[in-house]
Formats: sequence, C-alpha cells, structure tokens
Amino acid sequence: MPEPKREELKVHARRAVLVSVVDRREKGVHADDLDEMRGLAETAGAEIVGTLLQYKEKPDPATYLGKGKLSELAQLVAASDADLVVFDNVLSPSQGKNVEEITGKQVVDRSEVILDIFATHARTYESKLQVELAQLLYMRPRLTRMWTHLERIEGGIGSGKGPGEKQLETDRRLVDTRISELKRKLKDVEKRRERLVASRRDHMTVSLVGYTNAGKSTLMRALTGADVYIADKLFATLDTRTRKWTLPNWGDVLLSDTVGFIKNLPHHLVASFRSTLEEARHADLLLHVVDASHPDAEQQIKTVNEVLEDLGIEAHEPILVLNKVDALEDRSLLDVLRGRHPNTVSVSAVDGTGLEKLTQMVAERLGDGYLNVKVETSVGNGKLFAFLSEHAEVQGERDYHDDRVTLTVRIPRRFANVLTDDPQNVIRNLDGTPLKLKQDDIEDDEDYSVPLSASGRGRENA
Ligand SMILES: Nc1nc2c(ncn2[C@@H]2O[C@H](COP(=O)(O)OP(=O)(O)OP(=O)(O)O)[C@@H](O)[C@H]2O)c(=O)[nH]1
Ligand SMILES: [Mg+2]
Repeated sequence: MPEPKREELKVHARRAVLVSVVDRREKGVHADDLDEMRGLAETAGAEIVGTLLQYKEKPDPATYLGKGKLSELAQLVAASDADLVVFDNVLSPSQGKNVEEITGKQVVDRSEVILDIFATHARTYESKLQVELAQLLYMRPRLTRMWTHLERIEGGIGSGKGPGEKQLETDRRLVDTRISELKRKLKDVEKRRERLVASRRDHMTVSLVGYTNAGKSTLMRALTGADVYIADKLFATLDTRTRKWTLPNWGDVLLSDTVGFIKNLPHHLVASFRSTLEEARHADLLLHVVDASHPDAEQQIKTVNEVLEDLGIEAHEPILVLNKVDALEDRSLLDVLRGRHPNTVSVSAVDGTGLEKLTQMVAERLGDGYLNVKVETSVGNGKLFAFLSEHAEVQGERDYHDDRVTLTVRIPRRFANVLTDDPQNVIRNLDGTPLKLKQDDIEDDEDYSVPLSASGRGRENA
C-alpha cells in the first residue's frame, strides 16, 4: 500500500479553527477543554488559527453548535482566513454537512483527525490495512459528502461529476467490496498473530497499555533497550513491538508496546485495531502507563480502563505505572493518584527513577506464575530434558542415584501438567514434601492426585 499522499489527508497543512462543544455539566473537569484537540490537530499537521468553545447541555441536533455560536463561528472562520473547521466532537453526517453550508468551509470531526494521524503513522502491512478499514467504515455513511475523496481512493470512479443516486449506489458497492476484502485480509493477519502469540507461551508476557503519549515506548526502550519510535506526538506507535526483558534474579519475559488509547476513540478504529491488541489480550500482566504530570491523568486512567473493558481485555489488576515523575512540579498530585489506585509505582522512563522498583514488582507478580520444584525422573527421559531446556530453568547440580536423576527446576506454572502427567517423574517441593498445586490450579481436588510420594513408584521400579 502506498504512503498516504499529503493531499489525501484532510487536516495536513490546513488553516484550522478548532471547535468544541463541552457538556455544561463537565465544565472544569478537564484542565483545558481544547488542549487535547490542539495536540491532535497539530500532530495531524494543521495550523491552528482560531478556537471556539461552547458549554452546552445538549448539542443542537441539526448543527451541533447553538445558533448564536454558529454565526460566531462563521465570523471567526472568515476573519482568520481558515479553510477548515475541526470539531472535537463526533458529528453525524448531516450535522457536518449543515455546518459546512453555513461556514462555507470543510468540516471534519475528531474521528477524521485521528484517522489522518493514523494514516500518516501507519507503517506495517497490518496497521495500513487497519487504517484503511477504519477510514472506509467511517466514510461509508458519508459518501454523499465525500464523493471526491472516494474517487481518489478507488482511483477514479465514474466520470468525476457529482454523484447521482445511481452513482452513489455503485460507490457504496465498491466500498463494501473493499471493506469485505480488507476484513478478510485482516482475519488472516489476526490468525497469524494468534499463532504467533500462542507460540510465545513458553515465556511470560507483559504488555504496556495506556493513554497516547503516556510514555509507553520510552519505558519500553528504558527497560529493554529496544530501538522503538518515541515522539512527543499523539499515536506515535501504531504497531505492536515485542522484546525480551530480563528481570534480574528472575529470568526473561516478553514485553510488548502497542497503540495508545484516547478518549472518544472512534469505535470502528478500536475494532480495526483488535489484532494489534492481541498481545495485550493474552498478557500475563498489564502495565498501565500513566503520564502522571498530565493535568488530566485521572480522566485518562478512566478512559484507558473503559477502552480495555470495551475490547474485552481483562485487566487483571494491572500495575499502574505513574510515569514522568521528573516532570511533576507538585508531588502531592502523585500522592492523590497513589491514594486512589492500588498497585502503583512512580517512575520516570527518562531519568530511570523507579524502574528498579517496577522491575521488582513485575517479578513479584509473575513469581506466582512459576513453580520451583524438584523433579526426579529416569536418566533416559530425553523428552523431559529437551522440554526443560526449552521451557524451564534448571538450577544447581543434578543429583544421580542409579538410573534416576533429581533436578531443581523453575518452570511456568502452566506447564506443571507436563511434569505431573509423565509417570516417570516424581515431583516434590524444594523441601522434599510432595507437590500439591495451588487450589486454583486444580479443577477437581478429588481427581487431582499428586503423582507419587517421596517413596514413590519411580524408586521402587528402579
Ligand atoms: N519528562 C518526561 N518525559 C517523558 C517520559 N517518558 C516519556 N516522555 C516523553 O513523552 C513523549 C511521549 O513518549 P512516548 O514514549 O512516545 O509515548 P507513548 O505512550 O509511546 O505514545 P504513543 O505511542 O503516541 O501512544 C515523548 O516526548 C517522551 O520523550 C518521562 O518519564 N519524563
Ligand atoms: Mg508509543
């Protein structure tokens, strides 16, 4: 797929007036109600030439803005010589069209700005497919307005004249065909990724999630040395990167960095990025990275939790990583966040503060996922040795007795059955007592018999 051409982007290099309608009841909730939109528009490459904010209980059904504000907007657009109006709200197709008629300028909404950014930042085959799908899903109900845009994407449909009903129908069919094609391709990618994620099951996995610009990629680099892209931009990362992370005195885990979240994320965008978030879905532990120096940190935490829930990602007690503490002027804000949330750790991915503590916390949390046991088996059990060398850590000396050998092993709990199912093995705790797996690992306590006692069968058979 080609890079998006600048002229295909709606926001890039345009003189934009930013508009936001904020629910009156939420006045004062955010530090600055246009701050995030400003960041989005700038990341998308707009020049901001004016802003307009309205506090209103309910948006106007026809024009989103109220009447008075609408004529104010028209004046502002004219006075600032803007050529684009950017709404920080999600507009219906007809609302967009009506505001366009009144201001005489093109209107885009928050979704389109985000789509523009995604289109510019998409690098891999997968993310390009995902972005195109999201764009088409967004565009489909708006075909009448976007006809010229569609023409560019499909390489010139029809004669270039305005769309009649018939033309629109043809366009819709073309879009639908492309949508099914993209979905099919993404299904394949998704399957491949599922297999990949499944193949990694011999390592524990940790995923970084969080609001866009929270510092996930910076943290990834600080922890693993991975050469990931970092930028003071929204949605710098669109693809998932996975790297080995060595926890001292513990072992290796796989750490994944992925796309950030944002409030009012267009729904089809979230849906399109499902496969990218596959790693997070299967992670043994989530690190929820927060920009603690951001005035809206609390809101952003809430948004991320909502998106995770929407995506069906079970965030089983994530560790809340309060990042950018170096940039925090008022440390008491940190105490507020710590007081409100369990499982927090304060770090700076830039100067390294707290990273050791974070690493310890992760090791502790994952520690529960491992078994430390003594495995007694026959010396000829090549299959087991091969398995252990791939999936477990064998510690200390091997202890030989006739044709039996005992090893001290650290192994992911999910492989415990590989050890216990093999009748050649005798599994004991480090202190020599018979192994009893934790209650929640046992489906039916009655059925689960600890294979052999210390004077077990293996010895007798020997
Ligand atoms: N002061 C300070 N800045 C940080 C810290 N961590 C990250 N940053 C800065 O925050 C900006 C965003 O960092 P990224 O690591 O790209 O953030 P991200 O969460 O990966 O963002 P997206 O990929 O866009 O979702 C960059 O300018 C970083 O240099 C930190 O601990 N302290
Ligand atoms: Mg990133």
